[in-house]
Amino acid sequence: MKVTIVGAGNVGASCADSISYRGIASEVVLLDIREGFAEGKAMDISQCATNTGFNTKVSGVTSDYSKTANSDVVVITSGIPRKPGMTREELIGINAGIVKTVADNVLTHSPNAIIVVVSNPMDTMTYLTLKATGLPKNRIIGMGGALDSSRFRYYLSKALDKPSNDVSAMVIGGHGDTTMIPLTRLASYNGIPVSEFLSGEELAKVAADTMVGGATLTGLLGTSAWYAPGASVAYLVDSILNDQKKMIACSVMLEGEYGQSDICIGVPCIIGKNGIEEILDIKLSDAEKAAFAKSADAVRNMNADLKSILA
Ligand SMILES: NC(=O)C1=CN([C@@H]2O[C@H](COP(=O)(O)OP(=O)(O)OC[C@H]3O[C@@H](n4cnc5c(N)ncnc54)[C@H](O)[C@@H]3O)[C@@H](O)[C@H]2O)C=CC1
Ligand SMILES: O=C([O-])CC(=O)C(=O)O
Repeated sequence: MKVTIVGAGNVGASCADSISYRGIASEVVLLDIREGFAEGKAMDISQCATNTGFNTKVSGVTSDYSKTANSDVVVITSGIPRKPGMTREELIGINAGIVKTVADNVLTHSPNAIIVVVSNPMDTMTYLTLKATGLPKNRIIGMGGALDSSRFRYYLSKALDKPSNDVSAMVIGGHGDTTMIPLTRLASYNGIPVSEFLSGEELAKVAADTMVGGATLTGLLGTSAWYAPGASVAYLVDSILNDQKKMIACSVMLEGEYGQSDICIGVPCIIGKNGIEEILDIKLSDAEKAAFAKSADAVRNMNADLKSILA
């Protein structure tokens, strides 16, 4: 199975590293516009093979889409990341043009690929990719919820002082500092509601920390995060290529689910060889419903900025 990753920067290279290291694909191609950069990242990752024991063929190319031909999955990470103090939404002006051009190029050589959109603002870039390519909605998946849910589990595990892997929790809604919805009511520690162990105040802090998880890292690193984003993409790609049918929160086009239409936003999905195989329209509380409607309004406002590029 072949995976192309467009953008060999921090996130793209981390995706390639994670996918190779875990043996998820037989071939990974990194593509970037910076001369020699993807080639260098691919060579560095390939030289891990003997010490970590993987056999994935990793190559890098500068702008040569012919080398990406017949990819099963294409991950779009090209575009600029935010700097401390910025929101993801501020990236739209530059990233929309990049993502649209990349999606067109990718499809010319891999007409059957499933596309995973990572570039920010991710929900709007997912919507753009869907509208610009006209592909069926099961083949365009926005990655954000997998990462936000892993951060939610991290903050819960810290508050509980228990391992993250014993914590189950999900974030839905937009992939933005104010649009994420950590589903605290449904979070559990090995099946026991976390509210058995943590106070309302502690849970509210966990949710607030989760929502600004990306901004916190951007403040610490000077640019946005890459290890957990790369691992989250690999988790998603694994579920596609190995038809695992995992339930993962992804940004997907809604057609009536959660009372929304004509919008890509994070909801629980079953991910398998056909991409988005099912959208789980779970019952939300009144407060969660209100938060979801508010989050969708904000994402829809952002999508309105795509008018000229989609005209
Ligand atoms: N959805 C999510 O959960 C996450 C999204 N992101 C987003 O991912 C994007 C990438 O972030 P980083 O890797 O940290 O940035 P980066 O700056 O390290 O890498 C971006 C790469 O894209 C390349 N690029 C730019 N235009 C291109 C084009 N037209 N074709 C091919 N390559 C092109 C650049 O040369 C650069 O190497 C950002 O928009 C960031 O906000 C980052 C983390 C998580
Ligand atoms: O915070 C950012 O800008 C990058 C991102 O989407 C994340 O790490 O969640």
